[in-house]
Amino acid sequence: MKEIILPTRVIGLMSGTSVDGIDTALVEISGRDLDLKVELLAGETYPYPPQLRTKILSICGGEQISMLELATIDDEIATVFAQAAQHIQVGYPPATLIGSHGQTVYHRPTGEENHVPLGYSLQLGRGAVIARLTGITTVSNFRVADIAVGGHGAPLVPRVDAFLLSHFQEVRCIQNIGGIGNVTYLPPRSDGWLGKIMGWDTGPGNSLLDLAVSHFTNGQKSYDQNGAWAASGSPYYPLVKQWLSQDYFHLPPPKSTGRELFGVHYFYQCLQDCNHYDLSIPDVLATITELTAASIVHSYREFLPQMPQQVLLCGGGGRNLYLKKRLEVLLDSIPVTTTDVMGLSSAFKEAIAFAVLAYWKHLGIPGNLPVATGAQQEVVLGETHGL
Ligand SMILES: Nc1ncnc2c1ncn2[C@@H]1O[C@H](COP(=O)(O)OP(=O)(O)OP(=O)(O)O)[C@@H](O)[C@H]1O
Ligand SMILES: CC(=O)N[C@H]1[C@@H]2OC[C@@H](O2)[C@@H](O)[C@@H]1O[C@H](C)C(=O)O
Repeated sequence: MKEIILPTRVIGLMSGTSVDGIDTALVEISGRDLDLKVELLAGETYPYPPQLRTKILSICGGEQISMLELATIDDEIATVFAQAAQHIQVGYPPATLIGSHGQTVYHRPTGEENHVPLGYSLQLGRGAVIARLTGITTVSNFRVADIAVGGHGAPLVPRVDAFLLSHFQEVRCIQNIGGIGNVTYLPPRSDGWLGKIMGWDTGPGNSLLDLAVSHFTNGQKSYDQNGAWAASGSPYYPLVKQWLSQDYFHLPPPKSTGRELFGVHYFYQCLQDCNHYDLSIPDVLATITELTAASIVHSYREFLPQMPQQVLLCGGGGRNLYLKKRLEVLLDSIPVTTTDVMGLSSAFKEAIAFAVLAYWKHLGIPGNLPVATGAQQEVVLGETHGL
């Protein structure tokens, strides 16, 4: 029988709902599930060219575009993703596989509230172009197979979290805070633990805060570095309570969301509410930050079978010290740290996850967790584009 040669050096490419740039990870992967091992050789975030970022944010905000513009932007995104893959490899033997998430520009989850039989999720930056430009087999379009079996197509990282971050005794929550926040609840590894994992999108991560900072600085700044600006204000709790009464926060998981809900229109509504109470700019930022922290903790208390013994943060929001402090306070003394302490880069975990999903695709291993996405079954994720 012909020997199957497994790809081990894989590049993961991801741009999330913050649309800040292409998180790129070059990793060495071995094992399959409980023996899965990932070594990060290089990680870099390559910022989008400013005009491309502005265009993507505008499309995410509902701008109508022609088919020609869609095709053009699809391939512009693929081109910068391919460049990211080429740059990350400099000084290393070439990778054998790329897993590219692409750029989400539209996400309509399945669910009775949307009256649609199947969800719809569109990631631009087609894999065929990335494969062609890099000369490396590329797996992309990870969300569609899960959606086809009734899932949300998100979040997809929980299965990777399960094999890289679960513990034999400890209950853990892995909390990603990107543009949108999402959690993976990991019970201790024991009989049936995989089926007891939970995962869902908690709501806004940094998306509203980034919009606020950009608004108050006339576009000069795109985020609140280390949370320093919000830390100089105080949250206005009646507003946080009012915002938390919104339907999304009370929907039971599985559930997913995006900038369609927690995007520019939502931000202007928040701003209007803040103006009604005459809040200062630092107080607006502190109140919006509090919504992120409170929506995360509120969802744990409402939906988890038990509170975690430890929360491990990842994504850019983990670097917002004020947000981290607010999480610690709201979680009563549950320790909040980052996945870095477990040896997994918090900045590149999502990019690493899409490298692992591509590797699993190559091995024919399912990538979704039906408990997290709501799919009817486990499925192998992604479409492979060769040369
Ligand atoms: N030093 C920092 N202080 C505060 N916030 C930061 C810092 N660095 C990054 N961020 C925040 O993190 C965001 C980027 O996070 P990340 O790259 O995880 O998002 P993403 O991958 O686009 O999102 P998603 O997980 O929703 O797909 C920035 O937009 C910013 O708000
Ligand atoms: C449709 C989409 O792109 N969803 C993202 C987004 O960003 C965070 C959250 O919303 C999560 O559900 C998902 O990304 C991660 C990588 C996931 O699928 O696990």
